[in-house]
Amino acid sequence: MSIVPVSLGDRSYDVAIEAGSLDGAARHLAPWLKRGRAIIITDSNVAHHQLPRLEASLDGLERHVITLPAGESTKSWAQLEALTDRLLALEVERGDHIIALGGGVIGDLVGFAAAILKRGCGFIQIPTTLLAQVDSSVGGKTAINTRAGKNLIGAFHQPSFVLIDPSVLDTLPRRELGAGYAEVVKYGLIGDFGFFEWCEANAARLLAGDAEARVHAIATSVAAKAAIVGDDERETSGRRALLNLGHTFGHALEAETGFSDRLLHGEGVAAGMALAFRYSARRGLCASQDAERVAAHLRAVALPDGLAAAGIAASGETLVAHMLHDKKMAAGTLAFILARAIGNSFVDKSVELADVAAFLNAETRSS
Ligand SMILES: NC(=O)c1ccc[n+]([C@@H]2O[C@H](COP(=O)([O-])OP(=O)(O)OC[C@H]3O[C@@H](n4cnc5c(N)ncnc54)[C@H](O)[C@@H]3O)[C@@H](O)[C@H]2O)c1
Ligand SMILES: O=C(O)C(=O)C[C@@H](O)[C@H](O)[C@H](O)COP(=O)(O)O
Ligand SMILES: [Zn+2]
Repeated sequence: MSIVPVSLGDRSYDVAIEAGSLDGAARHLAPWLKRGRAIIITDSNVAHHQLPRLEASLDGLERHVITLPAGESTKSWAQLEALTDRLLALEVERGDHIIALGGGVIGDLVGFAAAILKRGCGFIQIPTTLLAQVDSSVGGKTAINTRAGKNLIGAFHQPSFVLIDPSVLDTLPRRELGAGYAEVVKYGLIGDFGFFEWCEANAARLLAGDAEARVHAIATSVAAKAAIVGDDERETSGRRALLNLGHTFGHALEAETGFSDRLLHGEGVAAGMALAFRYSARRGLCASQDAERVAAHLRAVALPDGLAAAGIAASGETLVAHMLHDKKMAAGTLAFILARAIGNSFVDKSVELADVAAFLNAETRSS
């Protein structure tokens, strides 16, 4: 089993990674299930494919399973209200730990419910998508979406433990695997050119389910995220904002598609990263060959490399209007994550939104 520590003082925790660990979950979770019961929140797909493994492992404990609808629309006020009502009815106490078994949707919603239930109870992440294993289960960003945009209501609330079993990815649909891969390659693009090269060479193996490639991608991603989060837990120094590469564009595309299955989060991030690199090249910050290399890799793994591939026909002005709700907005200026090269991203606070709109309009015209 490989263990990646997330070092945050009294909020520190471990991320444990091992194929098959879901079947031995009881042993790993025992320190947090002191009252002899497990409250598991999951979604309908995960309940079908992976919940039986967790339940079998917890045989002998009192178990309560709350199954929510699958999909992004579950990150909503309505589902949050229904979930917190159920948790209150189960008399969850502050010292209890509830279990999020699912992808980023379940993890973000359950984490937020845990943050506000009785002003905060504990929670454990058992991520079941590639995206959740490499990104959303680590770092304590929890949230729901609102009509105004993505993740606009939420809290920083760290889990107490993260248990990653790469074998659960065997039942994940290929499209979801690809969406999660976007957040994997993001770590290479942010600050690790060597890992980007590894991605170019091994993406096909990873997406085909190779066990060794999975563990390498997950452990490298989690270690990269843990280092950034340990340094800038609440995105105040600017370092954590790097994890938002592709997200200012991507969240606008997600908003434009109504947070629906038309464009998955990771697909929006992929298109957004290609746009961030091309915009960097347009501004003379990075070589256009780097932007083309990024786009070529995304196309090679069947991820969208821009607006047209993401199915977006909206004007630049419309997309920029979505960006005005971005949480990186400060005193009327929106920080963008741009790149000097592959593996060398940075936060740019000098971007003019009118220029971004013009760039996006040019992108649409040239596609
Ligand atoms: N908190 C963070 O730091 C962070 C980071 C990245 C993304 N996110 C958020 O995560 C969300 C996206 O997460 P996601 O891509 O995991 O989506 P998701 O949770 O909707 O899961 C994707 C789909 O896969 C199904 N599924 C999950 N595990 C499965 C399995 N093992 N086998 C079969 N089906 C399975 C789900 O039911 C769902 O239909 C977005 O809301 C995004 O904003 C948060
Ligand atoms: O952990 C972070 O920090 C990230 O930015 C990771 C992102 O992949 C993730 O999608 C996150 O939820 C986006 O955060 P937001 O602050 O832009 O809503
Ligand atoms: Zn993301």
